[in-house]
Amino acid sequence: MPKHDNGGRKSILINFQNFLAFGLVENLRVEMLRPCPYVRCFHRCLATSISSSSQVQAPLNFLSGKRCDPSENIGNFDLKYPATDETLRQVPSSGERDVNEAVSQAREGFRSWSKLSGFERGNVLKRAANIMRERLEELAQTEVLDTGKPIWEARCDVQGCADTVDYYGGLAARISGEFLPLSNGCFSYTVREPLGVVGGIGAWNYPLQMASWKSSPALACGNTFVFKPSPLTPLTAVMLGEVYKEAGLPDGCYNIIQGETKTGQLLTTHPNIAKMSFTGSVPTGSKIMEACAKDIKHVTLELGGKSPCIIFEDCNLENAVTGAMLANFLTQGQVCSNGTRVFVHKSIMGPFLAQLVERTKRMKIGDPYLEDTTVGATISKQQFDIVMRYIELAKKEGATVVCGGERVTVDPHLRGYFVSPCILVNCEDHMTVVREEVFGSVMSILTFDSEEEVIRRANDSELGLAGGIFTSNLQRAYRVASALEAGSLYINNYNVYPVGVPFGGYKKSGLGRENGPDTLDYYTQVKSVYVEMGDVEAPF
Ligand SMILES: NC(=O)C1=CN([C@@H]2O[C@H](COP(=O)(O)OP(=O)(O)OC[C@H]3O[C@@H](n4cnc5c(N)ncnc54)[C@H](O)[C@@H]3O)[C@@H](O)[C@H]2O)C=CC1
Ligand SMILES: C[N+](C)(C)CCCC(=O)O
Repeated sequence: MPKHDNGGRKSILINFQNFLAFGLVENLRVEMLRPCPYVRCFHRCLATSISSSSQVQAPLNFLSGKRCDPSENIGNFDLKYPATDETLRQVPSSGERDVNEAVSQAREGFRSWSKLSGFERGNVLKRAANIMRERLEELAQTEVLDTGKPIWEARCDVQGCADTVDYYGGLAARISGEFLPLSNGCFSYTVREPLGVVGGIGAWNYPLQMASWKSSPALACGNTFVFKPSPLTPLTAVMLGEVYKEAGLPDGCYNIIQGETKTGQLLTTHPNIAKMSFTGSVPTGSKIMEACAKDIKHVTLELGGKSPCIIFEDCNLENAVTGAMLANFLTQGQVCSNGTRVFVHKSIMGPFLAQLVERTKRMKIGDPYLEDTTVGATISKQQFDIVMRYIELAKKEGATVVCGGERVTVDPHLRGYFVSPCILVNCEDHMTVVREEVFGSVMSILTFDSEEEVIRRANDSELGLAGGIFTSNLQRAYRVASALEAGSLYINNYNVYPVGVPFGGYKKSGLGRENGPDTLDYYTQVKSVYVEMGDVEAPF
């Protein structure tokens, strides 16, 4: 196994640049690690050793600061390594008794955790962030086993998660209220109080990110947390529980229950859950919001997207091509914010497409544990079938595949579902592939003539998660950014998530924001206290 110099950052950046240039950037380390049979064998051994490791075989619920199995098993689901499609183990689903127990532990934890000062809570989170950095490699390797994404991407994810936990650790001490002077010496003050027990439900594309983006602001604000990971990716959220425990988080403040839809429903409808924070598909988000409406629970929803990435004729072409690739091909295209509708100005379509296709074909599809792999495995056969159906439908509706869109066998031992990144041209706004979220590496290229036209077409969607604008004209960039109906926009880049920048959607893409300071508002409630300093006056 090539050693990742665990200071992390530099190595991650090198890998990130490597991804950006898809092989163009000279990367000595990667050169040295060109796949050879020995390295392949080594990486298979690595996957095998992780799969037999305690991370995989140990109990995957987390209650009272410890791993445990559910006390009653309402069914099992398979945990598979996406790259081999091999079943690593069966995981028992939690039912009512265990969901009740998790919520009750969290209620118990809330009594003391919510009474600590923000500074004290923040210290625990900051310690947790440091432990995450120390365990970056182990967390990243386990994330690969769960998701099938390339190892360098998993490292970037873990680094980002540690930053988020650190960031909310820092903000915790700043959670405060306001003082409002009123007439005759009276005054009012406000306090931001925690909500209580927060429930989280995650999807499978960024498992550790979802656990940490939801738990760290919740905990910073004094809430306690019960999380249900996606059944496809149960591993790293539990490791986060162990990190929190080691950092000094009291038992019961962070809990994990594993399961599928039924477990998610039990959590969502539990009467002692004050808020649900969900990441996943729009239909499921809508069901969760509906269930929460019954008890007037708070919700944060991070849902799907069908975002535009607009390439104007005055852009830096190379950056725009890189941006379009970043907007479509990270994590096998399974990213909610992806800019899958790539609008290219007619006048530069030729050179843009030539460069894009040439660089896309050079992407390295392969063993996720190899350092130079840029395309890993699709999460599941089910998701692979969905992606292939969209490509077939696109062809039937008149689009043309210029590259990719096929299942690739990278190694006879890797029997998972690897798909070559797909670029579609001759696309039109009405086509299914242009209207619906595919959640796979399928980029639809559309052309446009004018700024006004592209804004109208970009906004013609029920979704409004993200969007990108590539231009060297600053006024145009700001003008278009202000006209786009989306929550997370990028000018001259795409799919970057620096900690502190709020992330979330407009329209059906969701409610609330994660990763920024505003997130604290979504995990607290405001209490205002009026203080009378004189006599009480009344007409009776
Ligand atoms: N935009 C996004 O962020 C994501 C979109 N998707 C899309 O959704 C499709 C389905 O993938 P899934 O993983 O099944 O996504 P999903 O949105 O149905 O499930 C996400 C999570 O919600 C849980 N869940 C499902 N139904 C629930 C319910 N009624 N109440 C409470 N919890 C519930 C699941 O167990 C999982 O943990 C994918 O093919 C993909 O197109 C999937 C993941 C993320
Ligand atoms: C922040 N981001 C875009 C990397 C992940 C958000 C959740 C998702 O894609 O489902």
